[in-house]
Formats: sequence, structure tokens, C-alpha cells
Amino acid sequence: MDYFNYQEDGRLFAEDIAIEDVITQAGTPAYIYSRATIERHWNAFDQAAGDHPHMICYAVKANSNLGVLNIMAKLGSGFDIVSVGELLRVLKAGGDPGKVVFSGVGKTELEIRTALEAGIYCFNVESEAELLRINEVAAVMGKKAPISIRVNPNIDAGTHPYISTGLKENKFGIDIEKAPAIYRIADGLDNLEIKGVDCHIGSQLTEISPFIEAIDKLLVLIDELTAAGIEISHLDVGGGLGVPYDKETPPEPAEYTKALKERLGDRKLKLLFEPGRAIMANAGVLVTKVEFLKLTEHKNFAIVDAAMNDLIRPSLYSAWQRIEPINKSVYRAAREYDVVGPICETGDFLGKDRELAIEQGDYLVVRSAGAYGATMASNYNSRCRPAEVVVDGDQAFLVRARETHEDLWKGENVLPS
Ligand SMILES: Cc1ncc(COP(=O)(O)O)c(C=O)c1O
Ligand SMILES: N[C@@H](CCCC[NH3+])C(=O)O
Repeated sequence: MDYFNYQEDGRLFAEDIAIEDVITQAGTPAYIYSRATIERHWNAFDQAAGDHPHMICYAVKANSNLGVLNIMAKLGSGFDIVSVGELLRVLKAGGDPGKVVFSGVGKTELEIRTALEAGIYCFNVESEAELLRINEVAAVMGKKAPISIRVNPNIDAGTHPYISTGLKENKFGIDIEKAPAIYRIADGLDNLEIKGVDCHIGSQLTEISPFIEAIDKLLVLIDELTAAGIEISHLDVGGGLGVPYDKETPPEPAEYTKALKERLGDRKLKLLFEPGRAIMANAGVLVTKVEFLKLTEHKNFAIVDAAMNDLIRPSLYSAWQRIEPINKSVYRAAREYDVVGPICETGDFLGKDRELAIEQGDYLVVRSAGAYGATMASNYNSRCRPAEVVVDGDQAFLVRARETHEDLWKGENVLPS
């Protein structure tokens, strides 16, 4: 559930403010996030875990705006990061480094050192070479690095191939068959401290069964490690819980967590979650203005001021996101449109074949845009990244100003002659 609702007068509100009032200040395109929705989604995980020892490590890649991260920090959230850039953002936003897990297949020495200096909770190690590198960096610093191995359980998550991560052919994690040997190597290295077992099999999962299949495999591994005298104190189940973009019915955090806890039995394992999309997707919308309607014999186009550089999910994954006018009270003729941006690519669309009652100058929202929207935005076609606003009750905060063209060419130079 989210807090973007149409009022009786036909206007769309973000919490207690009309979207049209937010964009009077922020302009378009703009991302608008709802604080109450973010908190509600985060609390759904926290309450589902209940008194079982747990940590919710919000996946920063879903939305790394400092305002958003600060909301998480105030909730007491942990963070799942994949780069030093994300770590610095978490620290800047007031996040606790002691609740940070560091995932990703290509951690550099600098990133490892910075994370050790900050005192993160755990590295999720994705290869043997990385394990050795972390040990070496920790040795130079005279520290013990906390680690867990990201295990690749070879499970089909049943999601888009580009966001499926738990199959043998994916670059992520360490093959589950090889994991015991890698744990033994880790156990023999002086500057590592084994903390847990980790996995993340993919994103936008709409069924519970792949999660359960993965957990069952990991628990077999954990029991084997325990029997071999390698103590595992936490199980990190990754993120991946899907959201309803349209009519999908993914499991709720409560159902998912209940199933997990049942599987754990009496094992004393702290549970770590790394949700990104499930917290942020439906906590945000992208608002855009209809610049022109182009009606042709074959197709109608609504040409809007947002494009694939602002929201790439439809172009990249053929993702479907709901598109609606911000005011449904005014009479307009309904037609079917492709909603397209100004970028010079045929793949630049936000939605195809959408029935919309709109006119030039109207505003639309693309729903479910809070995750993997602004973080995946680019400057293609020399377009400035959009503004971002957090609505909190009847107040709106500009948490990122629209980029200027000067921002865009900062650091570039022309040749002297
Ligand atoms: C290691 C890791 N953890 C967590 C996430 C967050 O995933 P989601 O947004 O699907 O919850 C991802 C992205 O898929 C990831 O790669
Ligand atoms: N960017 C993807 C999700 C990637 C998850 C990252 N591991 C999406 O928008 O669906």
C-alpha cells in the first residue's frame, strides 16, 4: 500500500499534498517520494521479523538519494552497499557503518580499505580472489575483516534474465558446491572473521518458492559448516522481493519472513534482509508534462518531457509501469498512446499502447518509480537529471535540485589549440 491517492475532486495527492502543487515548485520531470510509504514498507519487514534477531539492510542501489537514506537511518536501518560511493552516501546521510553489508563482485583495494576504516558489519564476498584481497588489506591495517560468503545456489528466480543473479551462469557469488572449501580457506586466514552465509538470487521475484529453495540449500551448507567447526552467526537472505507494478501478487514481507523463520527451526541465526525495490518502488512516482500529442494514421504518441535517461526500466527490461494523469476530473478525449520522451532513440518510451484521456500541457505520473528510477538516470542527449522531492504529510522537501547544464559539463575541457 502507498500514500499516492486520488481525491474525490480527481486530483492525485502524495500524502496530504496535491502533485500539481509539488510540481509548481519543483518543475518537471520530477521524482516525488512519500516518506510515510517508505516507513510503512520498512516497518513491514521489521515487524515481520519481530523479536527474531535481525537487521534490515536497505539496498542503497534502489534509491540512494541522501534524503531517502536519511529516512532509513532515522528508522535505524542497516544498508546493503555495492561501492565506496554508496558507503560515503550512507555515512553522509547519518547511517550507522556498523550496520552496513558490502556486496558486489569487483571490490577494489581502496573500497575494502575505506569500508574497514569505517567499521562496516560485514563483507559479502563473491570470489576466492576477493577473499584473499580482503585478508591482505586487513592485514596491512592490522584488522580482522568480518566476512560472509555470497553463495550462488543455482536457482532460477523466475524473473527477467538481466536481474536474475542466482544461476550458475551469472557472475555473482560462489558456486554452492565450492563454498565449503572457500569457508575452510577463510577459516585459515588470520585477518578474516567468518560471520555468515549470504545469497541474493535476483530481483522482482513474485513467487516464494525460489526463495525457499535457496534457503533450504543454504541451511544444508550452514549445518555442514557448523559440523566442521566453522561457526556461522547470521544468514543474509538478500533482497529480491517483488512489488505489484500491475497485477502481480508477490509475497508480503510477513508471509515471506514467516516461511523463513519456520525453515530456520532452532538454529540460532540472526537474519539479514537486503530489500530495495520492496521498500522504494511504490514509494515514488515520476511526474512528467505532455509537451505534444502527435496523432498519426498508425499510432498516437504522447511526447512527454521525461525520457529513458530519467527512467530506463521500460526501455531496458521492457518493464511495465502504470501511467496516469495527475488530474482525472477534466474532460478529455481518450485515445491509445505510446508515451515517449524526446530522446533520439526508438527505444525511448515510458509506456506503450496506453489508454489516456489527455491534452497537450497535462501532467502524467509514472507510478512505482521510487526504485531503480533516479539511481539509473543518465545525462544522455545532454539532459539534466530530474529534481527529487520527498513529501512528508503536508510538507514537501526538495531533496535534489534539478541538475543544471553547468553541472553537466563540470570537469570537461576544450583543447588549448
Ligand atoms: C546483493 C543485492 N542485494 C540486494 C538487492 C536488492 O534487490 P531488490 O531491490 O530486488 O530487493 C540487490 C539487487 O538486486 C542485490 O544485488
Ligand atoms: N535495476 C533493476 C534491478 C536490479 C537489481 C540490482 N541487483 C530494475 O530496475 O528492475
